[in-house]
Amino acid sequence: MNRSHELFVEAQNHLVGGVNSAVRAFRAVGGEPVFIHRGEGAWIEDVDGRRYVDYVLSYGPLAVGHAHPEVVAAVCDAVARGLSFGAPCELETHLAQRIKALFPSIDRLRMVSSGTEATMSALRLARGFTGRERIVKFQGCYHGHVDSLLVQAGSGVLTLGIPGSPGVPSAVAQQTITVPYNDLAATNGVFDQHGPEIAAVIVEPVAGNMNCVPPAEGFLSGLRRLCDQSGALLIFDEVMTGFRVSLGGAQAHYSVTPDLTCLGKVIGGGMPVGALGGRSEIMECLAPLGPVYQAGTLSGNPVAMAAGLATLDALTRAQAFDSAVAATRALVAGLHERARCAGVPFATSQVGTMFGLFFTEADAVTDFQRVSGCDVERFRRFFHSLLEQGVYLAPSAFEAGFLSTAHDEQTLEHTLAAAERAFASL
Ligand SMILES: Cc1ncc(COP(=O)(O)O)c(C=O)c1O
Ligand SMILES: N[C@H](C=O)CCC(=O)O
Repeated sequence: MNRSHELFVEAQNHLVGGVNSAVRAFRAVGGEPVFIHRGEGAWIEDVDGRRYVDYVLSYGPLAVGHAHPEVVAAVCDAVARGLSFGAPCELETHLAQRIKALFPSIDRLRMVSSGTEATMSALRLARGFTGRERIVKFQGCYHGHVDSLLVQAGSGVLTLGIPGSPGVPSAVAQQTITVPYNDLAATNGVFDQHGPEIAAVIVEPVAGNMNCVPPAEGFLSGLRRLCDQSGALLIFDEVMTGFRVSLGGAQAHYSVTPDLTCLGKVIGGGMPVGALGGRSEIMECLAPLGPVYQAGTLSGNPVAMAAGLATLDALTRAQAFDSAVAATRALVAGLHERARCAGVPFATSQVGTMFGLFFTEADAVTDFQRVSGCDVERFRRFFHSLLEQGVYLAPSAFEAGFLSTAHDEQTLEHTLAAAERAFASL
């Protein structure tokens, strides 16, 4: 018996499955979730006092690590002045200015309270702007639990093997056309058939919800071209990739400009935030300037804005982001080397501060089909071995991993030593 177990037993009496987000439940790896008591820098500590190097970072938001002193101070300062006003506050404009400086494709933003709200509102806006209804999405991409985007989705939908989208009206699901990720020819075919009906293509420009799968050369620019030719909007869901693939997101890294960008995670520094942004002519279709309705009681929440601003301040300070990228590269190279020495078939991916680990014979994994073919059982054993040794990965073979500016040499050494033992035991 340990405290995590006791808490999980009790939680299951009150919360569905004992959790408030499906991926946390350890269903795919077996065993029970550890309950986290506190975090500091790159480390988290569970309720039984065990410490772990954290590569989940709340699924991405904590780009400068847990409880960064400047973020904590900014949040405390904001809290002391009131938690929410339902009226404009100056910090909303500051965060918008900060985001715009790094994302030149964005003229105007709307803050919301989650990534799901951002993608949901972006779709409504795209439909309102174009007067069209159909949406193109890619297999294995996850854009939050928006009805029309749960079709062939990644993340928990993939982890738990949920087949389609129970609860989503078929009329809604039919408006979504899914295409294999990185398959430009198939996307072309969809546009040949349905071009004039397509309101938007939404894509994770680096797929981070079916493990971590970078875009193939020419894929994103090909999507841009197809959207331009047909009048559809290109939506980059940068909820995960924003401030991770590069400080200007995937759009800066791959030099492809979307019409709309969805953000979340890092811009809230661990508080519930999302945003959508894009060119003025599109964004100004939103209420109160235009007819497409969008609203939120807690949108632009001052505490969340303060956390986001302090996070971006710390992340954009000289060398901070570049060092975190270098650490991510070193981690992935180190893992690769240890797998090779242990004779374990293994591939990796890395873009910015995101990474993926694949138990596969293939050299690289480029789409949903290949991700689905990876050895999930081996991942399960690797995951538990690392957990026992104080390294926390996402409890699923279909989630990306993340580093922060707080991951230093010591955390990497600890991780690689644990990984060496884990590979040897597989
Ligand atoms: C790419 C992407 N889009 C959207 C979302 C939805 O964000 P949230 O969980 O904040 O609703 C997520 C994560 O869940 C995500 O990874
Ligand atoms: N993969 C998801 C988002 O990125 C994980 C977060 C969640 O759904 O709890």
